Amino acid sequence: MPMLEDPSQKYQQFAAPELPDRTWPSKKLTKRPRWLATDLRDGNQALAKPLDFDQKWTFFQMLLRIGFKEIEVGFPGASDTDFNFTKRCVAEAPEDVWIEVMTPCRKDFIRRTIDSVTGAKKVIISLYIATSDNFISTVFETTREAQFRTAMEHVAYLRSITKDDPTQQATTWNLMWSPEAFSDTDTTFAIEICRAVKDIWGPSEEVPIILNLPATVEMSSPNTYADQVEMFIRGIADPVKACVSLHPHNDRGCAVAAAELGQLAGATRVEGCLFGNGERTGNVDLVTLALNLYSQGIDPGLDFSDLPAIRKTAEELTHIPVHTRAPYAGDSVFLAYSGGHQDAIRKGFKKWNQLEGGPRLWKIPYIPIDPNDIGSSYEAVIRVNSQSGKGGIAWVLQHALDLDLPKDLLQSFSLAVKSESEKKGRTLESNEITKLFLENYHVLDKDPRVLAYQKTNDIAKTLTTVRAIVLIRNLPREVVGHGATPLDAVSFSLSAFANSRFDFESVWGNVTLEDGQVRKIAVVKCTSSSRSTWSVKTAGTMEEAQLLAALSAALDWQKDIPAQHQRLRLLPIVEVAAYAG
Ligand SMILES: CC(=O)SCCNC(=O)CCNC(=O)[C@H](O)C(C)(C)COP(=O)(O)OP(=O)(O)OC[C@H]1O[C@@H](n2cnc3c(N)ncnc32)[C@H](O)[C@@H]1OP(=O)(O)O
Ligand SMILES: CC(C)C(=O)C(=O)O
Repeated sequence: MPMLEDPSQKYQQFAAPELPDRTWPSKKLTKRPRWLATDLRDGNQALAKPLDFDQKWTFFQMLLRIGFKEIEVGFPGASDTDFNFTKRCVAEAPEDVWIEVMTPCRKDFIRRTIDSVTGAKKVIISLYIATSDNFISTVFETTREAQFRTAMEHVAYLRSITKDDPTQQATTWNLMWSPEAFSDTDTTFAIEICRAVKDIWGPSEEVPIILNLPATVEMSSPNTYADQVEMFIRGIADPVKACVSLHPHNDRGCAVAAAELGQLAGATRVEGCLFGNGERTGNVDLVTLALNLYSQGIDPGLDFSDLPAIRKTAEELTHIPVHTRAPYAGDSVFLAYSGGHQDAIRKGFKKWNQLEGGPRLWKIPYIPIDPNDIGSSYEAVIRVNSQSGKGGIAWVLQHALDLDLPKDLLQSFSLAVKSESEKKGRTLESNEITKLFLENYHVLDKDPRVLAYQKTNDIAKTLTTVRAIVLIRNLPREVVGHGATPLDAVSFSLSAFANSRFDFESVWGNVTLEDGQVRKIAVVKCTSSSRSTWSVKTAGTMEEAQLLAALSAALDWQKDIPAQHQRLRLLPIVEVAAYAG
């Protein structure tokens, strides 16, 4: 069937409640919410192959390490695995961690659920019933009134076998009550049923009841969900004994926004899963929510310092790969391929690395948080392909060779990189770019025109003398010069090539050769009479590498002006041999 020409024949616009005096749009997120991880319940019930006992335990321990203090461990009525697993969590969870377990409004299920958590220090019983008119009529085939009565009856039963039971006093009990499909529920009915539940449960200031507002199915844009939440909180009007919690699903792809706007609207607790696992399009992604806060300077209270390891474990257990563009965790999220992005990132890092003292505020263009903070590396930030420019290449060579290449050399080298990437039809790895650079500029080749060279210093080491025999038009000629540095000396010696002086500019770094040897690498630009040439050479010392590169660059410079080399002394063969020997 094709898509409908008039979709309104099948789909209706969501009937949003009216809240013209809403206050949430002018609020800001300034603190973290209470987090609940429901990976082992809502996440688990959405897996083709639910986690077994050991897998749940591995996941549970990871959630503890991340820092969750409220963890929904399962649906003990659903299976023996969940029942037994809950018992283990009860026995071994740290004292400051609340174990949450879910049960529908069915007495046999509530009883078995309580049996699974008997002896626990702190437990949240998550009890729910659908309150949306659609669910009430379609799923339960009943009325709001009947659903209301069922809710009250089961909350009263739960209370009688938990906090009112003299044998259960070793446990701190809390109730989380969810009007299921709150997102699709008449908000006034949600308020009515939640107020009544709260009255029956009788929360205290120390342990406020959790009123959880599930967007069981995300029905509207996040601003509407925020209106519903703000309206609900006004209706409950008890911030002391009621904690309003959010449980957004992601059907419209807006769960993160819904959770953030819902907090602006006054909710102080959020339920979700790592990497947004969960029914259909998933629960809200807690990694994204937490790191969004972090990137605004707010401590989320969850530790994602080693996000790649957390991701690996979650992927292995759930068999659900994290999308390459998933915020913060995806493989591509700190990667730039395009020239403009790479250039900005490189400049950003350069500036940031130069900042000293005081807080170093993160302002790297295109990179919202420091990849290092969550276990990613800077090296992975830039990848080079045919969309890349010199900025990206500069980044790669800077990291591979410790070499801050000048702009004009980069410009010309970037053409070679582009064409190589196009030829291969893919991204070039850092080692391929480095190799291409070394080959393109014959960096590792000895210049056959430089037959011999010597560098000597006077006793005071203030004057360097360079003597070299170079082949010009197949004839050996001598260049001799003095200067404060080897480059000055070469410049002086070669002034015979041109009517004006030779100027050398140089940068240097380190190169690790295939055999593991580390050598200095020098890039020298030779300029005279407004014309420039480049050479790149390696040697054991920086000065020697500079000297070799300067000689090669100068020889390249002069090759188009034959007359001038004749000013250099021509050496007889014997002298060449003695010199070189
Ligand atoms: C939005 C959520 O995520 S809610 C949590 C959902 N999670 C799960 O369902 C995972 C675990 N579930 C299970 O193992 C099973 O569904 C069980 C054991 C709970 C129940 O199994 P069954 O008795 O076979 O029922 P079934 O799976 O068909 O569930 C539907 C029944 O539960 C009823 N039901 C649904 N929600 C609730 C509720 N909150 N309270 C009471 N009954 C409910 C339905 O009306 C339906 O009743 P009916 O059989 O009289 O028509
Ligand atoms: C019942 C609640 C907590 C839920 O999982 C949902 O509605 O999605």
